[in-house]
Amino acid sequence: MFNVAVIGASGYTGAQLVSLISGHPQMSLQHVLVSENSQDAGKTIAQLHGNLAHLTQHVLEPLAPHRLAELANAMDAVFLATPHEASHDWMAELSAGKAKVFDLSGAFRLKDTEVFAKHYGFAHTSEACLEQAVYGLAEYNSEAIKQADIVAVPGCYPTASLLALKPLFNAGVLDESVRPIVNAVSGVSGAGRKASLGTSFYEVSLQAYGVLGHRHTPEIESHLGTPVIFTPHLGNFKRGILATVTVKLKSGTSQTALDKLYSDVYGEQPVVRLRESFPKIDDVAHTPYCDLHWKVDEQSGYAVITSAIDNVMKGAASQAMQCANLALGLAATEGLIHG
Ligand SMILES: NC(=O)C1=CN([C@@H]2O[C@H](COP(=O)(O)OP(=O)(O)OC[C@H]3O[C@@H](n4cnc5c(N)ncnc54)[C@H](OP(=O)(O)O)[C@@H]3O)[C@@H](O)[C@H]2O)C=CC1
Ligand SMILES: CC(=O)N[C@@H](CCC(=O)OP(=O)(O)O)C(=O)O
Repeated sequence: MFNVAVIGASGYTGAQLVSLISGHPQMSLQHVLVSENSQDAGKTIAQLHGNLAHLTQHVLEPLAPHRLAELANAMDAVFLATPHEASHDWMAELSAGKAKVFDLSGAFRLKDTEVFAKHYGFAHTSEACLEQAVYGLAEYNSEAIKQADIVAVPGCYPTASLLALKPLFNAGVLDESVRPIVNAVSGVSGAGRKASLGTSFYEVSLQAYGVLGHRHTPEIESHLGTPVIFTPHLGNFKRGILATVTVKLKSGTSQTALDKLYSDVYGEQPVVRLRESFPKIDDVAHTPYCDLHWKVDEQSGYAVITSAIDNVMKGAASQAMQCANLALGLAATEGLIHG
């Protein structure tokens, strides 16, 4: 059994990880932690999350900085489901021992520190860890993830967007004079568990935000290889992301060509489902899947692809688990797909 800890275990993605680890045949959950002065320290996961009411044995521990080295040396894997700043500050110490570290925050996804500072609002000073970090898009980087000590688990919108766009970019079928356009709608769990006016029940409707400036734009662009126009929207539902991606294809690219391309790239990938119609968010909510469907207008040369994921699962916790499985020498979907 692999010994595992989750830091930030009381939050949405942390609690999802606790649930996944509890059902994992080869992982043993040793510690669930929150910040040093958290009001939830001493409570059980069961007290905080009704859907985990059966997990009464996991008591949230406050994470004092002196415990980082102990975790680094005693654990096989540590998941950081924490704010970007905490992940940034703790990575060097946490990754200095035997534990492999899987960071769900955005702290180690952008290699360019100037772009990072502009979008995250603080300077990146953990250069060695940043250099070491492997981007955990499991369907593309599996060989590097297997060898990695630090994995930067992709953001939710970039996961949905990149899984739709990378087959097209990599095959060279995009018309480079027209930027891909990604319009994506997320449920409110994407904003985390802390109460805020913007995510309160009465306030949330359907609205674009972060227009032409969201931090996931450089993440998508740097891991795709070309600029995009990305517009996120907040929707009045709990979980899931639906990304609608519009692209201009190189002249003569047919529907049949895209059908073959997606099937060649993802036919053997257990977590990506190529659908025969446009997916709904409910098809993927609470699952580790990314569902894709596409249609080409051969006259105009435009194509529309939709990509649906659960932001808390494939957009965070289950993708982190895919990465941990790979890094620990297990099958990528261990503990994720049953039957
Ligand atoms: N929600 C989503 O869909 C996605 C989230 N992410 C990223 O994953 C990370 C976690 O997100 P999410 O679960 O939504 O966030 P939440 O706000 O729901 O949870 C954050 C967790 O971190 C804990 N925490 C906060 N500060 C510290 C600290 N200094 N030390 C230790 N623990 C701390 C919180 O508990 P307490 O404050 O009580 O200590 C809580 O357990 C974030 O970086 C987020 O950007 C990535 C992809 C998708
Ligand atoms: C609905 C909502 O607010 N979503 C979050 C993205 C969640 C995510 O993927 O987070 P990180 O990249 O920060 O890890 C946002 O737009 O900030």
